[in-house]
Amino acid sequence: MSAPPHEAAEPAESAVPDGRVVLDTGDIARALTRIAHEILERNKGAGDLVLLGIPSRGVPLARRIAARIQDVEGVAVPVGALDITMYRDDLRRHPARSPQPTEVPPGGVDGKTVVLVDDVLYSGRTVRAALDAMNDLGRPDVVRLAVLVDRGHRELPIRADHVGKNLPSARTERVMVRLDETDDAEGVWIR
Ligand SMILES: O=P(O)(O)OC[C@H]1O[C@H](OP(=O)(O)OP(=O)(O)O)[C@H](O)[C@@H]1O
Ligand SMILES: O=c1cc[nH]c(=O)[nH]1
Repeated sequence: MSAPPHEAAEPAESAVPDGRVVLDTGDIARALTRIAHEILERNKGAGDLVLLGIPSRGVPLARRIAARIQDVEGVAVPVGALDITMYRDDLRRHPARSPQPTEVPPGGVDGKTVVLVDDVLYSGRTVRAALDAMNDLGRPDVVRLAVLVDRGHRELPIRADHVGKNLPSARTERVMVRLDETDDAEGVWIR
């Protein structure tokens, strides 16, 4: 089956990007460990906690954070995935490309503390879409946001509760995250 035109035009995403390295493998590991501890501290433990990853790379990041929480607390925190594609307000600029389907975390989200997890926070439009998408799953008591990189330039009143790295950037720059689970490389680059 041939790829839709927008996919054919995109460069391969899995290769090591050109640009300046801002986080290497060790930096990512340490940032995720810190975020896991912050989440536990803020939630006073792992009770009623749910992690919801935003595809594509938010999902493996959510799984890595859950693994760290399990190491610290001995509790398996439910992890799910939230397909936000059809909730975007800029769908034309972000054409739907093989979205990962929503995976409802075991036990659902009703009455839970949900931590949304994504790799990059930029305009905030992805997170806004995620909040809409989550309405279809249920009504959490609390929703928080964890991101590996906050590069600024918000277009909506959205902020992250847990940030791996605040990365000042120009709008003209691009931040590229690569993870072993989804790519042939691991790190964060800016160009
Ligand atoms: O705050 P925003 O302006 O919405 O930008 C952040 C989003 O952009 C990237 O996703 P992208 O749409 O490139 O898809 P990907 O996760 O599959 O790379 C990134 O993974 C975030 O989800
Ligand atoms: O630079 C950017 C902007 C949005 N999303 C990314 O992954 N990188």
